[in-house]
Amino acid sequence: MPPTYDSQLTMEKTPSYFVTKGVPSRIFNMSKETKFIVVVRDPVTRAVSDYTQALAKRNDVDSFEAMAFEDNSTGLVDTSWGAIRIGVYAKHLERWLQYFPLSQVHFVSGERLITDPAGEMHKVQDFLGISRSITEKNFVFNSTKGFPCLLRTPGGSARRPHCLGKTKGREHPKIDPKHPHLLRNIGNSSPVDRHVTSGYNLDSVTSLL
Ligand SMILES: Nc1ncnc2c1ncn2[C@@H]1O[C@H](COP(=O)(O)OS(=O)(=O)O)[C@@H](OP(=O)(O)O)[C@H]1O
Repeated sequence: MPPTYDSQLTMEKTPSYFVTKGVPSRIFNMSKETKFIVVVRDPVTRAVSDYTQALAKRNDVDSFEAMAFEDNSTGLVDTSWGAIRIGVYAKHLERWLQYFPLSQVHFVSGERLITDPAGEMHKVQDFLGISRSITEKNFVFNSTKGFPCLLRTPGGSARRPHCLGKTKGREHPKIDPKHPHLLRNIGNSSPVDRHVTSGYNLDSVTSLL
């Protein structure tokens, strides 16, 4: 981590931290005050998204159903498959809560980050205790891509908005509609997961723990 003045915040982004054993204790030993921002998404959609990414890299990938189910007829889900294991958020969160209070963890809804990026960023800035300098003015919706893009200097020079690259926002393969339904069983292991999969009101995750 770079040296930081008292008036500064150092931020670091490593998605795999949230799901990697041993990381909470290492970060705790570095700084007990660290705050965590976790972007979550409907775990079924994120599994399909991971699978889409694998398809883009290799052409010898089994079908989604073959990877996701231990037994396709009963719908028994293979939670050891990385694409699914990562989305069992409560299991990972439990490890973090052995070291850090939930008040140091903020969940961002990946869905709302797309439909209301400024609203989600307001909450992130409040969580970090910094002024709301990122607002509605920082976002423009790119209707071709179907996602918001970031304007670093709103109202400033004619700089183009920054959109995420071509590999983000990929079209997902069609999965048999009955499978996502069955897959939602992966999210039934705890109140947090149930909450995440149904309704997606992460604001009150706290009240469920
Ligand atoms: N603003 C904006 N622009 C483009 N894409 C956006 C945006 N906000 C969120 N998303 C969603 O981000 C998903 C990819 O993010 P990941 O963190 O999974 O990417 S990656 O694993 O590093 O490739 C990607 O998932 P897929 O749709 O499955 O590709 C997008 O749905």
